Amino acid sequence: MTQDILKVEDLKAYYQMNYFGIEREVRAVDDITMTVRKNEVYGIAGESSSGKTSFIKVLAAAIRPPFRVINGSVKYDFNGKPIDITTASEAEIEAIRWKHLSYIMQGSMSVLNPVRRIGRTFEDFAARPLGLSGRAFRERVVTHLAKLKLSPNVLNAYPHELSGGMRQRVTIGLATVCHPEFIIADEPTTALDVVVQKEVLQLIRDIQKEMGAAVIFVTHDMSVHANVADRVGIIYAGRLVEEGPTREMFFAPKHPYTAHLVASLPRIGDTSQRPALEGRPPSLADPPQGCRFHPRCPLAVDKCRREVPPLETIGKDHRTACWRWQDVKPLDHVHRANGQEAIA
Ligand SMILES: Nc1ncnc2c1ncn2[C@@H]1O[C@H](COP(=O)(O)OP(=O)(O)OP(=O)(O)O)[C@@H](O)[C@H]1O
Repeated sequence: MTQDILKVEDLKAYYQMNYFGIEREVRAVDDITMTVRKNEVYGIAGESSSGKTSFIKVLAAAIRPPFRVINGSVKYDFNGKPIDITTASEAEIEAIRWKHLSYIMQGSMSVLNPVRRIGRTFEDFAARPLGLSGRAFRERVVTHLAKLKLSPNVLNAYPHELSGGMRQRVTIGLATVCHPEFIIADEPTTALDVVVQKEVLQLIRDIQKEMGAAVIFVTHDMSVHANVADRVGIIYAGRLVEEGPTREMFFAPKHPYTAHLVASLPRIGDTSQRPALEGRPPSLADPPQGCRFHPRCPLAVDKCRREVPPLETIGKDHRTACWRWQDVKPLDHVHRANGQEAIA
């Protein structure tokens, strides 16, 4: 039986700000319930400002004011040792960081100190969790770097001396050298060219398989999900609106927003007009009543404007939050071609 390594329940996390006495609340994560299984790669998609990074920050225990957890729990099960990171102390979180739970942040330069050689950064991150020093530590790092096709020379380099792809591989190396059970990656391939993107994705996948780790990663790029994820979750305006096995999400989406994301995937050589989605994502300081997608939804009816659709199970491992999921059209030719190309 597959076991859950992460269980998120009723999670709400808001940015609560006070500008000259005026309170402002941005509901970036608004009632998310989901799980990730051992050995699974779970992809999170959604457009800009939908709350993907905010959600990931809670999972990575990287919450800083004005961002706060308002409700719910985020429970990991590391080899039978449970921890709820919404209530854990700093010391408890420090004890799991890198060794059990690691985080590849957006933009590799932000974790690599520009004035420290890569070798030093490895020491800062990994020497203590691994309990190694001197030659033993260096050997462990060099062996790990070889898996990432990086020569030991990178340890003497400063970040600016490496290419973007190498820096990203170094970041993956940092996040995986301690063999964590759970890896969180936020836009791990954005800003890399297409060939390097593929390499980096394959590396994440290989390392995940070799270590038996679970991975949750964020990208707005659906074709990346098609290549890497076992399951995909779609976030819209702070909420999980659909979740399912990757193939099903591409070939039989059951939320109009997912259907739109799949239909708008670019395809090589295709110059046809893509169906545009009217409007913009709502402000998370003042989201619309009912279904948050209703102002842009081609299927919206009165009920959608009034009542929040629950995320209901509609098939094996498939959940959707749409009052009209049964009316989400079977794939038209655009979907099918995109799905096939993306999944191929
Ligand atoms: N430090 C902050 N203070 C206040 N609001 C913030 C902060 N960081 C993010 N937000 C707001 O939270 C909401 C969700 O942002 P978030 O970065 O999580 O979205 P995202 O889906 O990851 O977007 P992107 O793909 O652009 O990174 C947005 O409305 C954003 O303006």
